[in-house]
Amino acid sequence: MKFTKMHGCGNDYVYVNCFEETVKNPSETAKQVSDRHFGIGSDGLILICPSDKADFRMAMYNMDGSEGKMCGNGVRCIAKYVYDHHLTDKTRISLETLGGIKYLDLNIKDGKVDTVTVNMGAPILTPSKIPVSISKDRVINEPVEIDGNVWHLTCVSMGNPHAVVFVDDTASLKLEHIGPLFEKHPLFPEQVNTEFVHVIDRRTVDMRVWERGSGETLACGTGACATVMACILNDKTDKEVLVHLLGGDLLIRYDAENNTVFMTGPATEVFSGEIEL
Ligand SMILES: N[C@H](CCC[C@H](N)C(=O)O)C(=O)O
Repeated sequence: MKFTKMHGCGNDYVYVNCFEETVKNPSETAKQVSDRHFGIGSDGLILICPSDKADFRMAMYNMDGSEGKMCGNGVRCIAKYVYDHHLTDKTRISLETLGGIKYLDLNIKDGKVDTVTVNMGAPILTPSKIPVSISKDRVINEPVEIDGNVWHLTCVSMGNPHAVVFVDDTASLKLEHIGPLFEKHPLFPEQVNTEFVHVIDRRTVDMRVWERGSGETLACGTGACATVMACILNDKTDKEVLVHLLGGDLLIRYDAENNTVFMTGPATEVFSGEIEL
């Protein structure tokens, strides 16, 4: 199977061009290729597929083989792949995902995609649609006891489920301990991606993330969007925020008039190869 290794702010996936390749069992393949010792090493597997609803279609699988619905860093890398590898010459493309059709503006530098601005659509705040099992209109700053401490959760879906909590310092968090306790908490019937956020000022935050199905990643695009929505809902920031992640920075802007979140960030191709599965 031919593949291309790419990352968005260090959130790295194995990408397969399914216009040319066929992946029979993507869930098993995701587990195999993601292994950082016995495989290629990645946070998961992303398939670039034909679509009858958009220019392209994304199928995304976490490291554990579970299928994710949306991947912000992933859609930026797909945009880079399809332009740089001449599957399109358009600088605005549409991408079908399980989280809806996304529209991407490609920023070109020296003939290749440098950064991408993604219309991530509307944030979803209705608990039953996130889903989170709390019977309120919205889950904002909701106290929940986890691991003997009370955490204040703000829950947002960007096509995939997120729980955002605010902390004074992200560096000292023992994510490998607390992350899975959020991920698999019974409040989240489909598990959850959890963002731990330190607000620096009204335009800047830093964030670490424990992802459903992949553990701690160096960045999470949908998570950065959920984070900024949580900041706005808790009146901690303005509507345009620079999110510092372990692997890089993402610029998130919430257009309140149209209830739409925009994400701008880089996409990087590392290498291509072939693997016998
Ligand atoms: N890293 C991705 C999110 C993956 C979400 C996945 N872990 C799930 O929802 O199952 C991003 O950049 O948005």
